[in-house]
Amino acid sequence: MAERTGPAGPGTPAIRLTSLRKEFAGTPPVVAVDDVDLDVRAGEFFSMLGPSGSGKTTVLRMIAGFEEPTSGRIELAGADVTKRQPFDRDVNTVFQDYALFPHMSVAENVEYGLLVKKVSRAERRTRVAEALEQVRLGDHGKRKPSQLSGGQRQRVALARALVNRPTVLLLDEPLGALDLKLREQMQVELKGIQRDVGITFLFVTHDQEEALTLSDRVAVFHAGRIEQVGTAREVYESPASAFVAGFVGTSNLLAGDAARAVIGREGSFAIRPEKLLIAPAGDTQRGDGLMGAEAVLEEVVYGGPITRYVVALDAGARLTALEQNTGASHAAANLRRGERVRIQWNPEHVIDVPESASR
Ligand SMILES: Nc1ncnc2c1ncn2[C@@H]1O[C@H](COP(=O)(O)OP(=O)(O)OP(=O)(O)O)[C@@H](O)[C@H]1O
Repeated sequence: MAERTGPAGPGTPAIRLTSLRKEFAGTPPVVAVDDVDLDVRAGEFFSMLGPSGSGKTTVLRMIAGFEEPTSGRIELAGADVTKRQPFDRDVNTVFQDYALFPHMSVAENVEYGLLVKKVSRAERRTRVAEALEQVRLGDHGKRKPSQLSGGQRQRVALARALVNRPTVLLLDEPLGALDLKLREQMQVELKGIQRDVGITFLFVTHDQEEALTLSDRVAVFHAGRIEQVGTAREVYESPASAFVAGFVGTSNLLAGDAARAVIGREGSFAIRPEKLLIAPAGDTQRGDGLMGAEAVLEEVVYGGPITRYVVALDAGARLTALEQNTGASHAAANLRRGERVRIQWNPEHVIDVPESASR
C-alpha cells in the first residue's frame, strides 16, 4: 500500500485540486468540471454549493477515486493521489442513500469495513465503540437499523466512515433524504461531530442555507466552474458575481436603466432583502442618510417572524424586502397590496456585482 500521508506539514491543505477537469464523452461532450483549482484546509468544514448539474458531485467522485479526471491533479495532505485506486486514498464517502445492512446490528454495520480489512478483534471493538460514541449512538450498538429513526440511521452511516479514521470525509448530500425538521436537527449534530473529531469534511449540497449554516468556507459552483470561495458571510455579503448573488439568497438585482435611475451609476447591483426598509409613500421618518425609491406594493406575504414585501419600482425593477415582525408599531405594518410605498436603504448595503466572476 502506498504511504497514507504525504509530505504534510503545518499549512499543507487537506485537499488540493489543480486544473481539475472532467469531460464525459458524447456529442457534444459534456464538460462537467472545467479547470477547477481549490485548496481545502485541514480540519475545515468545507461545502461545495451549486445548482443541479454544476459539477459538485463529479469533483467529489474524482477526489474519492470513483471517477478518473480528464486532466489535472488531486493531492490529499500533500500526496498526489490522482492515479491511486479509491481504497488507496485516505478518504471515506457518506452518501445520501446510506444502505445499511438490515440483518446486522448497528455495531456490526460499523465494524464491517474493519473486518474486511482484517483489523484485529480487539482493535475493532475499540474503534467501533469510539465511532459510535462520536456520533452519539454509544447506547445503540445492539439495535437493528429498523429500530432507529432516519437521523440515527444517517449517524450510523457516518460512524461507518469515521471508524476508518480518514483524513478527509466526503459527504454527498447526506441529509437530502431527511424531512426538513430532522434535516435541521442533523445539521446541528453534524457540525458538532465535525468539531469534535477534527476531520476535514467536504460536503456537497444544493441547499444554500445548509451550506451557509454548516461551513467554515463555501465554494459556489456554476457550470463546472467555481465562481467564488469564501466564508458564509463573504459569499452572502460580497458576492463575486450576479450568479452568486442570485444563488446564495434572494439577490434583488438592479441593472441597466433601473440601476442608473435608482443607484445613479452604470453597473449591476444587489441589495439584500433584509437591508431594505419599506414605508408608505412620502414617509421620510427613517430617512437619515438613506437612499430611496418610489414603488408600488405588489405582494405582502406574512411569514410568522417576518413579512415579505414584493415591490415594483417606478424605475422598472422588482425588489423583495423582508421586515421582522417585532411587534413594535412601525410604518410597514398596515401596508396593503396596490399601495404606493417608499423603499429605502443605506448606501453601504449596495453590492457591486460583476456579471461573471473574473477567473
Ligand atoms: N457519467 C456521466 N456521463 C455523462 N455525463 C455526466 C455523467 N455524470 C455527470 N454528468 C454530467 O456532468 C454534469 C455535472 O454533473 P454533477 O453530477 O457533477 O453535478 P452536480 O452539481 O453534482 O448536480 P446534482 O446536485 O444534481 O448532483 C451534468 O451536466 C451531468 O449531466
